[in-house]
Amino acid sequence: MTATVRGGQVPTGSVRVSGAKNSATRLIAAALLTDEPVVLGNAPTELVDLNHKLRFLRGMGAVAERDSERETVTIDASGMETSPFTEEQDYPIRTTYLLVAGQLRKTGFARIPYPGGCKIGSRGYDLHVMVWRALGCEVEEKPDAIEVRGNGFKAGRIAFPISTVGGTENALICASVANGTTEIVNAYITPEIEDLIELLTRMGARIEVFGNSLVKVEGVPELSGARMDVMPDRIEAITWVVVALMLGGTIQIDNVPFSEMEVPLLHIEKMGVDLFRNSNSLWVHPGCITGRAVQPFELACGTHPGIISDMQSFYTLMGLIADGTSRIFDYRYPERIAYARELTKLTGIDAIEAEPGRIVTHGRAPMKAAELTSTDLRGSMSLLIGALAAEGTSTIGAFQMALRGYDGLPRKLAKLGVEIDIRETAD
Ligand SMILES: CC(=O)N[C@H]1[C@@H](OP(=O)(O)OP(=O)(O)OC[C@H]2O[C@@H](n3ccc(=O)[nH]c3=O)[C@H](O)[C@@H]2O)O[C@H](CO)[C@@H](O)[C@@H]1O
Ligand SMILES: C=C(OP(=O)(O)O)C(=O)O
Repeated sequence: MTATVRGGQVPTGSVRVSGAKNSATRLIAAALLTDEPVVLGNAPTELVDLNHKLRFLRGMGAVAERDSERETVTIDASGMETSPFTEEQDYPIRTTYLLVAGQLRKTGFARIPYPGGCKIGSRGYDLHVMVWRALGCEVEEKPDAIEVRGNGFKAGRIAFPISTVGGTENALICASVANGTTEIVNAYITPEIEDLIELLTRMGARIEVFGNSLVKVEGVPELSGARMDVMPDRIEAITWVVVALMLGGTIQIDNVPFSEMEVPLLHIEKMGVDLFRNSNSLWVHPGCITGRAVQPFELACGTHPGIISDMQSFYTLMGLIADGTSRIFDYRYPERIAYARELTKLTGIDAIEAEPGRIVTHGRAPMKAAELTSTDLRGSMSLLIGALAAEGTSTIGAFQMALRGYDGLPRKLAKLGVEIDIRETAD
């Protein structure tokens, strides 16, 4: 898929942040733990990743319906069989491992494709194998699939050596239906994981969080149906802030999850940007930049409540409009720099230095159109913003990567008066 993007377009109007990709795609997996319907509101129904997962669920015999007008997704796993996955099926999503619990619950056997997702450096899955084994299952790593066998899950103790989003999610989902009480040590509780805990709790799971990293889960054999709204996407919200600042646009951003993104917004404010807000919305316009330009900055991506790695590329863009040299460090995914090298096709090589774990920008270089290739989801979105800021018409290959994580992107851009042409191509 290739996007053709005319630079110099100035977005104006309002945009509503959709339900979070990194919550909704997890909640759908949790919905497989019951034979009653689970209804998610504020669901990002046009999101490519979400639709891949719904396709996977349907392949297993579950009912997975979406209603784009009402922004709902309904899952009914009562008719679910196991195990649909064959090598010919293509599920290019990261969180395949979260589908094990739902399958195992039905027949004691689960077969899932290896986790996919963005190629942003090493992304192991050994901690998931550890979770299944700690809960009494046998795990086999076949050439094209992971197979898990077990007569349900038996409670255990799971101690994570690092902060892991996926591991914590998997442990919570499996432990919710395990026989007995599971202790999860060094759990990593992000806002999206709080969403997952909320849904599981509404389904009848007994989950207790002590401090910010110890979780006890008393397993319940029969969970029930539930209804819940997906939290708004904090990464999307930051993206629109940067779209407005970089392109000189005037945008009202609605449905902003302020309390989940205080630190990322604080960093923007420290750059000399006054953000106007009420309880749900932000207004960003050229007058928000208090001085002659955005001030240069230094920051490190890390764990929540800080700036998470998925937001990194948008701070690189802020560096490109800052008045001087800025530095961004990311040791979680040091290889997440390929997009920054791609951005130099717009800025010239002197404007961005990218080496593993560290990006240095020298701001305010003139930007000229180029032929670009997406390297990862957030990187693809940052290429789009860069191309809109550049003089001339750029193309962005593999643009399907951006659509993986931005619900209704072409529609939202059109509403802001920004036209991009997206065509199917061979990539
Ligand atoms: C803690 C963290 O920053 N997590 C990020 C990670 O989540 P994601 O859930 O993909 O990854 P985890 O949080 O589980 O993993 C964090 C790190 O641990 C390693 N690991 C993970 C699981 C495993 O079984 N073995 C293993 O070695 C990974 O290679 C990675 O370097 O990428 C997502 C997509 O960019 C981000 O939204 C998350 O914020
Ligand atoms: C890298 C991301 O997603 P995934 O883990 O699905 O690849 C992301 O959301 O930026």
